[in-house]
This record gives sequence, C-alpha cells and structure tokens, in this order.
Amino acid sequence: MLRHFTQTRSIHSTRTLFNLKAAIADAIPKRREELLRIKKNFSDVKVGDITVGSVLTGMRGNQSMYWESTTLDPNEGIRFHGRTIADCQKMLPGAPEDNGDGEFLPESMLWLLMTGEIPTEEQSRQLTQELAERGAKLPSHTEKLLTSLPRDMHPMTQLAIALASMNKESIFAKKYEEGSIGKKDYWEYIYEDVLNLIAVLPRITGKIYSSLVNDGEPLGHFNVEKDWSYNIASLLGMTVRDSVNVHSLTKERSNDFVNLIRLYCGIHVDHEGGNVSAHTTHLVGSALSDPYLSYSSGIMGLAGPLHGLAAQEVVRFLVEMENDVDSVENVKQVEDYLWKVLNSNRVIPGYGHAVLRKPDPRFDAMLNFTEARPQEFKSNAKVQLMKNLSKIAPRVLQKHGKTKNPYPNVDSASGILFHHYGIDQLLFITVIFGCSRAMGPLSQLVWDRILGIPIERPKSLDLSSIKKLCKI
Ligand SMILES: CC(=O)SCCNC(=O)CCNC(=O)[C@H](O)C(C)(C)COP(=O)(O)OP(=O)(O)OC[C@H]1O[C@@H](n2cnc3c(N)ncnc32)[C@H](O)[C@@H]1OP(=O)(O)O
Ligand SMILES: O=C([O-])CC(=O)C(=O)O
Repeated sequence: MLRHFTQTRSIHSTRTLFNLKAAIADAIPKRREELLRIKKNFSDVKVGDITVGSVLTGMRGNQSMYWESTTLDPNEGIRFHGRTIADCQKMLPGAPEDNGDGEFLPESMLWLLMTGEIPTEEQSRQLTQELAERGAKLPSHTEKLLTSLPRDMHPMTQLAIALASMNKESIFAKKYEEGSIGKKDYWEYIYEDVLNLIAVLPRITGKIYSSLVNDGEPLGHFNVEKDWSYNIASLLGMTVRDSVNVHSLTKERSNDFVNLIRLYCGIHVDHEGGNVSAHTTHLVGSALSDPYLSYSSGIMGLAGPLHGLAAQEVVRFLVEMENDVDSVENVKQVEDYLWKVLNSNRVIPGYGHAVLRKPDPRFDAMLNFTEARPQEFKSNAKVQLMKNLSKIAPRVLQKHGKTKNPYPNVDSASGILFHHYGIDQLLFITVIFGCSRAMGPLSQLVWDRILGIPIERPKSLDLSSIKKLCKI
C-alpha cells in the first residue's frame, strides 16, 4: 500500500524525519532546482573528449553518466556520498542487539544512498522494520514460478526470472498503464516498487537456495522483528534461532555469519554508475521499465563472469588450485598454476579492474573480517590461499604485462568466506551479491525519476565513420 509522506513532512524537520520517503521528499526541491539551474546555464561546459580508443574499448574513461550516490576513485576506491568504507563502518548504525560490536546494517547504507545523510539509530531502525514488514511475503505467483524452475538452472537466472515476474506487482507500471500519474509523480511509485523489491530479496534468495540444497523445503523462517541480513542468513539455514541451523553453528559463529552478510551486502551496494549491473539497471529504467524489470536486467549483467559472477569463479578457482598444489604455502606451485591459466589465454578471476588501479578497499574490508577472527580462519587452507594469492598474483600479472590493474578486486575474497561457513553451492554465491547491488542502482532509479533524467540513447558509430574521423 502506498504510504503518504506529506503529513510526516509537514511536522518534522529533515533531522527528525523517521520515514525514508519523507526524508527524500524533503531533499527534492533543492536538488531539482540545482539540476535545472545547471542544465539551463551550463549545458555547454565540456566534460572531456571522447576518443576513438574509448569508442573501441567499452567506453573506458568516458565520463558521460550522471550518478548520484557513489563515486569511484581509481586509487582510493569507492565513496558513498563522499564517505569511505572506513567512514561508513564508523558512522552507520548497526543492529541494536550488537551493541556497536557488529557491522553496519545495509539498511543504514540504503538510507545514506537515498538521502546523502547518515541515518540516526532511530531512522535506521525504522527503515529496517519497514523493509521487514514489506518483505514478509513473496507474491504467490513468484513463489510458484521459482518452485517450477529446473533445479539445475543457474541461481542467477532464477533470480532474474523471479524479479522480472514481480513486474506483475509493480505499482508504477499499473499507475502508468492507467494514465493516472504525471512525470513529477513517477518517483513516488518507483520508490514503492524499489522498497518492495529490496524487501523481498531475502525471501527470493532463501527460496533459490533451499531449492538447491533442500528439495525446496524452507531452511528457516522470515522474522519480521529482525534485519534484512539476518533474514537472509536464516533463510539460508545459518542462524541458531529462526532456522534449521544446517551446519550446527554455535551462537557466536552464526552471529559472525550474519555480520559477514551485513558487511558484504553493505559494501557491494554500488560502484558508481558505469559498472555493468548499475548501468544496465539505469539504462533499462530510462525507458520507464519498472524497477523489477530494470533490476532483473541488472542481475543478468551481474551474472557475467567478468563482473559479479567472478565471485563464483574465484571460489571454483581456489577449490581447484588447492587440489592441484601440494601446499598453499608453496609459492612456486601457485605461480606455476597462475602461469598455466594465463598461458591458456584465460583470466585470473578476482584480479584486475576496469577503473581501479590499486587494491580494492572492499577486498581489504573482507580481509579485515578474517583478520579480526584469526582462530576461525587459521585452519582453512582455501582462505589462506586467497590471502597468499593477493601477494603472489599481482607479481605474476605484472610480469605477464597486460593487465592495467594487477591487484585483487572485491570478488577475490568474498565468496570463499561464505564457503568457509558452509555455503558450498558455488554457483549460488553471486545471488548474495545480487541482494546487495539492488540498493545502489535502485536508489539511483528513484533519483533518475525525481530529476526527470531522460531516456538514455547514445549515438553509435560504424567503421566507415570511424575511418573518416581518423582520416584513413
Ligand atoms: C565486482 C566486479 O565486477 S570486479 C571485476 C570482476 N572480474 C574479474 O575478476 C575477472 C578478471 N578480471 C578481468 O577480466 C578484467 O580485469 C576486468 C574485466 C575486470 C577489467 O577488464 P579491462 O578493463 O578490459 O582490463 P584491462 O584494461 O586491464 O585489460 C587489458 C588486458 O589484460 C587482460 N586482463 C585483465 N585482467 C586480467 C586478469 N585478471 N587475468 C588475466 N588477464 C587479465 C584483459 O583480458 C586484456 O587482455 P586483451 O588485451 O587480450 O583483451
Ligand atoms: O566497477 C566495476 O566495473 C566493477 C565492480 O567492481 C563493481 O561493480 O562492483
């Protein structure tokens, strides 16, 4: 049901607005005015030159997208409305029951992405509760559809299908079809769809996973009193209460797993606009396809091995390499393994990046998670191999001489940590990425509609036009 924000807005100042929609509404007039003023007065200002090289190499370095909530610096990594990961870890509220000891909640990050403001504990709590209420039920047709899919269909394909099927629920699509809304109102209904979509991701994820490992029988139940990440963990059967606790985790280890999900989902939300999943969501949304269709398309991009699927590929890579070498400490054997891959013209998954030119700070954040728990991880050879590789692979890639960035990206650490706690369905790992990535691109989609960003339609060039430009 559509929530009315205007009443809350008239009573509270931005600081005390507890409802996310009210906080966004409060920020709209200033931002719309700013963008309009810039469009009117500065549209001729040059951003940069587009080269033939950029046209022929995936638009690399071409600054031509408007993106609100995150910016990527090649050397320093991602910032969320100007805040580094470390800032977010200091400032964003975590789960009340963790008393400041756990990771921040992805819900707190969602508030930051949508509003540009650090939420208070109360705002974070309210949003957590709102998402839990919205996400308590999966539409029955989506549930049935997921049940009917072949068990061996790739989990990312299942996720994309489930999301696309929810287009049936789209409030925006319905209003648009009725002709009952004008351009200025679009954002309100896009917002409702976006929140409903993010809210059901734990349920969709749990359903896909239970179909893989438990004949479709639920492994846990959704607890409306709990946060989004906790519910993901429960539905994967990884909590002591609220799930069958598949791996008999102790309370402490289960709590660590929940915090791993919070950390992972908190920092994978967005990587500015140009990455494949974000750009696709934005592009499809620019045709006014509703958020379910837009993000389903984003998921299909995330499912590519050069993008999000690298998370799965890294785990497969580590498992295979560990089997192949005598010891993960044997540097020579690890190097030889890497050369074998490179010489067969394949990529080392988890290494390299289209924009970053230093180790990914998200990789460091995942590594810090293991370093804070030395006892937990010390006897896991694959986790040790992941760490050793982060020193060995850059040397090998530098010697190989092709890769512009020889350092680890986020995918090189993340999946193996889930695997460590028992998520051993390797093809499933990127689905958790898909839960997180919804938050950034879909926040942008709300702002795209607030600001009236038009349909995206770059001009393409054929070879004869390129030759003419090159005077060939
Ligand atoms: C969440 C994420 O999406 S993070 C990225 C996850 N993807 C991976 O980890 C897959 C492995 N990495 C790669 O394939 C690449 O580094 C990408 C796709 C991430 C970036 O691609 P690009 O911007 O084209 O990288 P770059 O400009 O450095 O590529 C130059 C050459 O080095 C190669 N190269 C880049 N990374 C690697 C790697 N990890 N292993 C081997 N070769 C590599 C490229 O394939 C390219 O070869 P080519 O000239 O024969 O076509
Ligand atoms: O920025 C990119 O191109 C890829 C990436 O790391 C992400 O999307 O998280």
